[in-house]
Amino acid sequence: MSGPHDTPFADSASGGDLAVLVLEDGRVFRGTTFGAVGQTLGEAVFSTGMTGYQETLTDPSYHRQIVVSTAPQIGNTGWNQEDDESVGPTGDPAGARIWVAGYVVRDPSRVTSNWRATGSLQDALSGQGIVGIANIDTRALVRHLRTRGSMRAGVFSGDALAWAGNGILDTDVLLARVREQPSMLGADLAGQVSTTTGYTVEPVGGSPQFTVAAIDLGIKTNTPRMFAERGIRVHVLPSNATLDQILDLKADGVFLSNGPGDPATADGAVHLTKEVLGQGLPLFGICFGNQILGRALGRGTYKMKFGHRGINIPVVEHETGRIAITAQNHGFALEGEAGEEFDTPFGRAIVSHTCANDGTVEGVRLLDDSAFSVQYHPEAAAGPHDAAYLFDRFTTLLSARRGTGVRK
Ligand SMILES: NC(=O)CC[C@H](N)C(=O)O
Repeated sequence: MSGPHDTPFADSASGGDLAVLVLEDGRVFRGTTFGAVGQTLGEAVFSTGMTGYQETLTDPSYHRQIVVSTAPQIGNTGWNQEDDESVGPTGDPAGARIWVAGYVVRDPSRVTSNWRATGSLQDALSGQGIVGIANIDTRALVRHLRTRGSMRAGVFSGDALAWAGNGILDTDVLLARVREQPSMLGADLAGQVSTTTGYTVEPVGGSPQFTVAAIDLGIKTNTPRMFAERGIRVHVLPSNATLDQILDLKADGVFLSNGPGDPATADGAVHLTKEVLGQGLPLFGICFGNQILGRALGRGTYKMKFGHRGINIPVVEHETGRIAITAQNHGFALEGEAGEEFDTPFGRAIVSHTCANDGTVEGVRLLDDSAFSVQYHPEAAAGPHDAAYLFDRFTTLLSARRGTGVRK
């Protein structure tokens, strides 16, 4: 099966070396190499962010995903030493890496122009072996993914291309490779991106007011920073952390991070969350952490058709009617309706936030406020329930509940 849908950009891109994007439904886009040359497989998803590609590419939540930027021109601010969202396995910022499986853009910037830049996007991608593709009609690709849904894909260039004897690209061979990879549905990935040893991030300026145990399911650099700015010491623990570890640290509260993969697979984290709630310890979660808290409260999750990925997604806080413009990247969601209240073993809970565009659940909490979470990345949200609001709310909760958690 060959793809009849090569884009108008293919000809104009013929100056560069050939790269092809193959989708699991057989559609093929021809473009040119971008970043590393070779083969990569992953789930094709699109992000509508006009800026912030470095934060996107380094976010561990994108592990095993090939990201398509809807913004046509990408790379003009290059690459810097400050905006990475991942850290090394022991929390070392020098160990930051790109987590996306591949990157798809239409028009890469030929020049880098930013006072913080220390290199180009192309060099960062090729230096880290990230295979990309440029000069394809990303509008057509995104419309296809919106219509058919996110799907498995592959980017191929150089020796990874397959040729029929007559010099024609053999897309059947490439398609077979695309279809051999596992689906994102059922993918258990948090353990692949999590710290294995644990590490501590000390608060800014002086002795800690509170101690938080942060479960690293794919944590971003910004999260411990947000806590540190509020006088909180953060112990970042591996995804398979136990309640005993949390209690031994005498943590005042628990944070559940963002992370890759299907939340339906995260039974270990859900079990731990139930134990934490049973102890009465304050809990705050974002993204994957919201899905984990929701599951611990008895809700199911499902795979969305094409997900929410971007930095301008409007979220309504049900109880106040206030809307924040949020940064998100999720392909799964919790089941529920805006403002729906329900009973749980830990008290009554509510679907606190939903997306103003499509009604997707974007936040849950226990009505007594001892545990709450949002589906978005609060540090990049603008408006009334932004980072300051959520992290300050958690700090207030820690202060109000200090010492109320049952300890050994
Ligand atoms: N940003 C996240 O934490 C993503 C959560 C989950 N992997 C999803 O795709 O829905």
